[in-house]
Amino acid sequence: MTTSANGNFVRKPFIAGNWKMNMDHVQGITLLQKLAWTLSDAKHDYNRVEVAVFPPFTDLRGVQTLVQGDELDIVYGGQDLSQFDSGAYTGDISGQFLSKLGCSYVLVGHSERRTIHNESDEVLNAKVKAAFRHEVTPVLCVGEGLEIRQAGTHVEHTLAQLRAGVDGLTDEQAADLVVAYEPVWAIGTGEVAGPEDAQEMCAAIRAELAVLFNDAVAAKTRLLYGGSVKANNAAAIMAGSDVDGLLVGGASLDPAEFANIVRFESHLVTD
Ligand SMILES: O=C(CO)COP(=O)(O)O
Repeated sequence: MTTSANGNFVRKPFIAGNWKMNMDHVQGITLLQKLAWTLSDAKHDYNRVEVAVFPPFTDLRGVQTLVQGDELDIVYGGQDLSQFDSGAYTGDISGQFLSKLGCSYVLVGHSERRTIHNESDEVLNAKVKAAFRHEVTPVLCVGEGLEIRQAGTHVEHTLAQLRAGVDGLTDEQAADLVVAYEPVWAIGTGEVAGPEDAQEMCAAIRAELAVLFNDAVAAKTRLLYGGSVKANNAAAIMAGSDVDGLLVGGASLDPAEFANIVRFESHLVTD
């Protein structure tokens, strides 16, 4: 199976922008509006390539209002959620609240949550389950740091994170799940894992899902790559047969650049 401009993807490509802790609620609306206009001018077909943004929590109500009011096809999600549903958890956000705000997705276990907030595999597994409980699709982030990459144990390390994250899921949930491979050494550094590295890991993740669940599940789960993705490398990374999408940080804050990443297929034609 090869990717091509004819759209013979097995799974629907998914291009997501993680805004991280950037864009207040006013700036966020402007960014989303510009993105929607740029994609509309380019006649982007959302049925071909799904587009998602992950704004800070404080932006979500505004994003919902804009998406509903302008009938945008862009979907959105939270950058984290609590493993609990409600109660005395100061500062945390329930999946229930995200669901109520129309979030389709939620990031779980981004490397910045794992490292800065010390989120363990057990907690992240509980967050994945919490997301499903509230009918928000989790995007489980996995990936190795530089030392592990240099030691050559990156596949093992990443698959261990995957196994812990998906523990106890049903086949149906595993098929719906999105997994994002983000090598920590490639995040915000300008270092991009080569397209072959992205494909190698995504193939390993898919093979592991087949073992943990079954082939039909593994064939459905969408796998993303993230780490210094730009418009000029998006098409090459997406050419990997197991790579179904991109999780974009810095470049998603520039609407023109992000729109060009969304339109990676047009680069396949012209490059
Ligand atoms: O962490 C990322 C997306 O979640 C990647 O960030 P950059 O695209 O800025 O490297």
